[in-house]
Amino acid sequence: MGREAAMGESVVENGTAPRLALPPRPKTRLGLWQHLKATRANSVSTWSDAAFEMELGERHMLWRHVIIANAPEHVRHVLLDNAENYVRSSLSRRLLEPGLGQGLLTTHGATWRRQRRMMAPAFAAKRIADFAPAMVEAAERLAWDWSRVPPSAPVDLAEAMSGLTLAIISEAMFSVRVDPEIALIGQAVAVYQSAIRPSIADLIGLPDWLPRPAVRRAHRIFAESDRVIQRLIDERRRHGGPDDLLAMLLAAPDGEAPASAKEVRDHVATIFTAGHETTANALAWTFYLLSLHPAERRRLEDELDRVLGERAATAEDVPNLTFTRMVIEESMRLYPPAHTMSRQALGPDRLGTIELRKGSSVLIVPWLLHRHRKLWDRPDEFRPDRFAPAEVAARPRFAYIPFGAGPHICIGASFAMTEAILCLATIARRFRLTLVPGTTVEPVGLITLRPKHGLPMRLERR
Ligand code: HEM
Repeated sequence: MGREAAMGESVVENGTAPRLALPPRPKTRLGLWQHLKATRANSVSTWSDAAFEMELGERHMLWRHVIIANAPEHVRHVLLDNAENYVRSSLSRRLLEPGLGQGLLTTHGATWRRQRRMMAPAFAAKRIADFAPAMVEAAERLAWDWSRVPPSAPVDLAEAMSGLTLAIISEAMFSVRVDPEIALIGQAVAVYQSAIRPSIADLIGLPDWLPRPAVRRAHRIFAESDRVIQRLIDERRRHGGPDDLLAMLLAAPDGEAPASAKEVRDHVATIFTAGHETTANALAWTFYLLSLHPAERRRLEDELDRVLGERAATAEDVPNLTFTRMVIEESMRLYPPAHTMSRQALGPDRLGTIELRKGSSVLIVPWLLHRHRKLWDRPDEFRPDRFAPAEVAARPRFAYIPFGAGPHICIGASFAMTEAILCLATIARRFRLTLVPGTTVEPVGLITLRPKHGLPMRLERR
């Protein structure tokens, strides 16, 4: 089936908006086999032009009934108003459970509610300021390393952002700098994320009792990192320690038994997985967009000069870095790190004209919704001003959902926004980053949306 050439190369054309990197787009509807293959390789490459205008889509994939909810009212219905009728799909459970076990991303019902209650205080907006110094220090350390890179030598920004957010989540979790042992946890999570492509069996929904090589593979990937986590748990139980995320996971909520070592391990793996590559990708895409939009980059630098001057950022600066926040929000509109969410109906329901039955799947795809032709003016252009308060208030709330919505809304949303704002501010205050000319950039949707070939960038000191 014919596919258009990728608009991979980003071109700055004088006077017109630069063309931004897009994945290949099918010109005609893909057959089942082609669709499954394309989903495995890059799930955002399966959507045709028509998908960016539809409100509801429906597919029958052998025995699977799949609905695409692509209008704010349908998204609201599934994620919020009738959320009790939906659980995360068995596909995402099949992908995540072998490595992450029983954590917030894989459980539902009473177990999920208990876990969410236990973790909510640690991620509450008022606690996030406690993590801010570690966020800024990690970004300052990276800037210091970069100050010794010769201007002619490009850095891989995607890799650098991944290292940065790993350092931050490690410090928030264990109150230690990344050492070679802690790095093993990050490596395991990264390897797992690249390794867990859905198999064709996963995509067509074969029964769970069929043998799954993914389970054995996951155990191998996490073997060493699990030993490190176990040692950190044992040490902390014996000697106590600071009030970090690990302390929160080990503390028993009132009247409840403390979590077992296996439960704590699953939560650690879940938080590292959910909270590391997502923010790294948000930052990497943000620098990519700024590199193509010098005027917006100048506005950002002006704000940083005005609010911070020569000093390092702190948590108190975050509310004043309004344009910095708008830049990140617009970047997550165009390149949402969590590009697709899936749900499975527990019982019958109706979306518009479509009847859902027990077991029907619903896809909610920020990649489509955030570029929807009827919701956004010039949807493929980078315009941070869309996130000025008046414009936000004029839009349906469920048109923009980088952190999801409803009961499963990202528990780390405040953490991630604070982290992204402080890291962007710290780096952009010191460096101007430019994409190496001629670079082909292609978004690839696996678990998160990342630049397929990395992002080579040149650094210029400000
Ligand atoms: C820019 C960064 C991030 C983005 C775009 C993002 C996005 C999301 C989205 C869309 C969901 C909802 C998934 C669904 O409904 O199926 C989610 C859930 C979750 N996120 Fe994030 N996330 C980010 C950062 C973080 C961070 C920093 C953490 C932790 C430190 C985190 C932890 C979680 C957890 C544990 C869940 C599951 C919540 C639940 O089901 O109760 N995320 N995230």
